[in-house]
Amino acid sequence: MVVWIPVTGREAEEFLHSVSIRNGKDVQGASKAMKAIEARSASHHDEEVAKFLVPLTEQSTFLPHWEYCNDIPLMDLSSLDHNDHRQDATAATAALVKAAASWGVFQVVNHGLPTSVLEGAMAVTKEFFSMPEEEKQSYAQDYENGRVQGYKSTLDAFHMTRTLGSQLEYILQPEPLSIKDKWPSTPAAYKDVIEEFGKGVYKLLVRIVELLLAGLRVSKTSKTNRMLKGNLIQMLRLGSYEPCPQPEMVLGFKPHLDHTILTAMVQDDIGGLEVNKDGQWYKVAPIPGAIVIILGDQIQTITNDNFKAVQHRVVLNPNSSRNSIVCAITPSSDTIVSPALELVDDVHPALYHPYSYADFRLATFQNWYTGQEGLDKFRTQLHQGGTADQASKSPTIGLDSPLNIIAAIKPRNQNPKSIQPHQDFDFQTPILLKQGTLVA
Ligand SMILES: O=C(O)CCC(=O)C(=O)O
Ligand SMILES: [Fe+2]
Repeated sequence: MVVWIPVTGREAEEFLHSVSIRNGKDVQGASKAMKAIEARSASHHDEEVAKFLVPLTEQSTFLPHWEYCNDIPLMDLSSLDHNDHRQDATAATAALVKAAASWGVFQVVNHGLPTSVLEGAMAVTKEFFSMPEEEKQSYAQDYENGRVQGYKSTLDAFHMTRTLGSQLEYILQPEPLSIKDKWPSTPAAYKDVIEEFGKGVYKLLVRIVELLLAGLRVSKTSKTNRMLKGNLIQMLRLGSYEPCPQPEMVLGFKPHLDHTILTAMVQDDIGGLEVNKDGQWYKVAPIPGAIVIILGDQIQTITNDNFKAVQHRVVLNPNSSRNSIVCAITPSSDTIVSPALELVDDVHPALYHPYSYADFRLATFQNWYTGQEGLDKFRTQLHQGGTADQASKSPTIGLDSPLNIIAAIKPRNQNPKSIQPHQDFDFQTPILLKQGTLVA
């Protein structure tokens, strides 16, 4: 049985404060707060419990920080002509398919983005997060009104998702969906650098999707490729994670599956990303110049489970802060996602009903909190038996019901309006729960 460590909202606030989200690096204070929380948890009967720390049973899954996994595939894409999509790329395709099918995650080098572009993007990310909190707050998300583009402090992220990382997130493309006033104007180089980075990553992700589909013999002119073409949304999420003296007790990003087609991630040299394979967590090594590619839910549907989305999480470092840049492609809201026809026949029936991406997001927001596979809701009848079993085995993250979260979140607005899914809705952000209202 999973044992949760109960902590009241006030203790959580103190803990956060002591981890110095706002003012420096009070590591000793954080240790003290953790001790207070542990002592309190011994009694286990606080009615206003906010269940958010890593369950005791899962704390043993934390590996020492230096044990990176050498088996996660590292792909050299230098054989690809990054400007010519007509090029036959048989060898690269076969290797990518193998990596995608076996791990659901891989790293790529010689991917067409110059190292200077990756370094430049990381430099402006670090600069942005090192600005005073008030300045970052000028780009804050207006999540009271359901808008989830912009800056989210660690405190806000903690209220929403019980994890410890601040973020700046927004839609990069298509332009009309991007809320441009949430793009920082400092550092001065930010916009140009991120724009170049975003364009390069977009090209790379589209190319990898094409190759992965080609590897499964889905032709370039197939309905699936046509469906994807011109219907993609590109999202950006810059992340900043403070050091945590007891990283086994709280996560930087809880275990989850990305709702995306593919996600690209660049991390600094601190590391912290872990992926789950067959129930075991593995650390993804930071490799200078490499881009981590993570398979999301949508590629799982499109490929009819030939590829699976990979569960991942971010573990905090006891001594160092960490930055990451996450950039992903999803279908647009009205895109109908379904298994590619080429991958369905009598022996391999469609495992998913066609759904619009908007419906997927609406139907799966709760899964973000339970850690269960969101796609289960769209499985065809035929395959639901096996799925229920699978779902019960999925690791959970310590939030057994969204209602608990609602109870735990301090209301920020006493008179909330009824909130409708907004145009930012496509953004793959944890759904905010507020007084019973669910917001994308
Ligand atoms: O910061 C990271 O390394 C990963 C964050 C992540 O998984 C996400 O943004 O979906
Ligand atoms: Fe993710």
